[in-house]
Amino acid sequence: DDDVASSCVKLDADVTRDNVGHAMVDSMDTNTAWNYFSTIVEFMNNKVECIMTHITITADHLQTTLTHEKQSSEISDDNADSVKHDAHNKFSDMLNQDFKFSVDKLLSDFLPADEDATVQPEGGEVVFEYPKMEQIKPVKVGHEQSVDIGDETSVKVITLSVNPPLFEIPDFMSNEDSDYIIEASNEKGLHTSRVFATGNETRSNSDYDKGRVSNSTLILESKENVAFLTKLQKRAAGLLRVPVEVIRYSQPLAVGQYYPGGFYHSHMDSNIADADKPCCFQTTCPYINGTEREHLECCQMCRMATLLYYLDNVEEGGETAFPFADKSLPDMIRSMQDQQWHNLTKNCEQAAVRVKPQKGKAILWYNHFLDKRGYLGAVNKRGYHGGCNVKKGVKWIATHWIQYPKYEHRLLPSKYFMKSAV
Ligand SMILES: O=C(O)CCC(=O)C(=O)O
Ligand SMILES: [Fe+2]
Repeated sequence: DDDVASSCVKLDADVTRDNVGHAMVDSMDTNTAWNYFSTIVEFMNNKVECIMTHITITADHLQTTLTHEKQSSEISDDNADSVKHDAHNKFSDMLNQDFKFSVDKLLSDFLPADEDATVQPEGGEVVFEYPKMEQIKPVKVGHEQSVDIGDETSVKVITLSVNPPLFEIPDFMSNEDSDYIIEASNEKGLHTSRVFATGNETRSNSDYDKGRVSNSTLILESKENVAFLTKLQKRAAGLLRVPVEVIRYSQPLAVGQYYPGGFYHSHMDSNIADADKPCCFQTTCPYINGTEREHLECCQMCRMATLLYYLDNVEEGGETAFPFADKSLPDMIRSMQDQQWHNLTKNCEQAAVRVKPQKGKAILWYNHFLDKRGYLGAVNKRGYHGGCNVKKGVKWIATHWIQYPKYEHRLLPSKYFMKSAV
């Protein structure tokens, strides 16, 4: 596939199999080796979209063989060596054949960043230091916890999936607040949402809306709505256990509207690869033609979490679907074999988790793992999601995308802060 081949060329980094792979595998028992393999495969899977096709064969092979080995015999001292040897060879094969990139690099997102690498803001003035984040613990599916969101209010948070951590908060927003947002959007006017189905199309009008059929608008701060927005930001901050600045310095509240036939195919709210790039919300990349696409060539999204509010009931359809929530890696890879796996018009029912829109309900999920210090880590591919076709009625949503920096960038201001400060 052309797309795969061309992006794979970019990953032509050195393989560190001699110092990483061999040394580790030599000192492992089968269980550890299996865990290690799955972890590596998982990392690769999360980090490097382009090798998905290659990885499938190896991961499946590895899974089958190791599962078989574990079941077929107790591993005695006698055969331990041969098992190790086998694992060793498989890992070498895996690295030799298809994976021409550095394992170190893949793991780097999960390792603590170098303290000295902290980037200082231009001009030296620190307006806000992003603290270490603590994500809400999902515990297990169905788990209910009460989260204090300030103002002597607590909300019920119900776990919908563990990986990604995905939660439902019934009645997070009052009817009045939902109506306020709908009204403000109608007053401002909504426009057709422009999203590409894949990153691969050339830009032309006919390509717009392949990935999404909906209308949208942004609720920008104004004198009239600042009190409302601040109240909502505080609730969001309370829920996410972050200072309100984190919400305020993220992008503005986005409103989406879907008529019958409207949908949004599965996508990630943050980028998959390019961990080396700075976060878009902390950079002023030159916009070429004023579009987000080129924009992403110099920065990455860094949307740590998504907090989505349902502003109204939908008579039929319009579920938010998470095709891979809590799915095993082999299952996920298998689903991705279908060229159209992201097509929710076709695959809504197969999604692992589907959330029915209900007025006032919010859902929250984390698009990224935390790194070892509690800052932005790698993207979690199980966070793929989208909106199924609305069948009857109109679907209204509002979204807070919560931007969070990498550890090294915790002192850098958000460009959204800069804008409101000017
Ligand atoms: O419409 C939905 O339920 C999901 C919307 C979404 O994923 C987005 O706006 O990024
Ligand atoms: Fe999304």
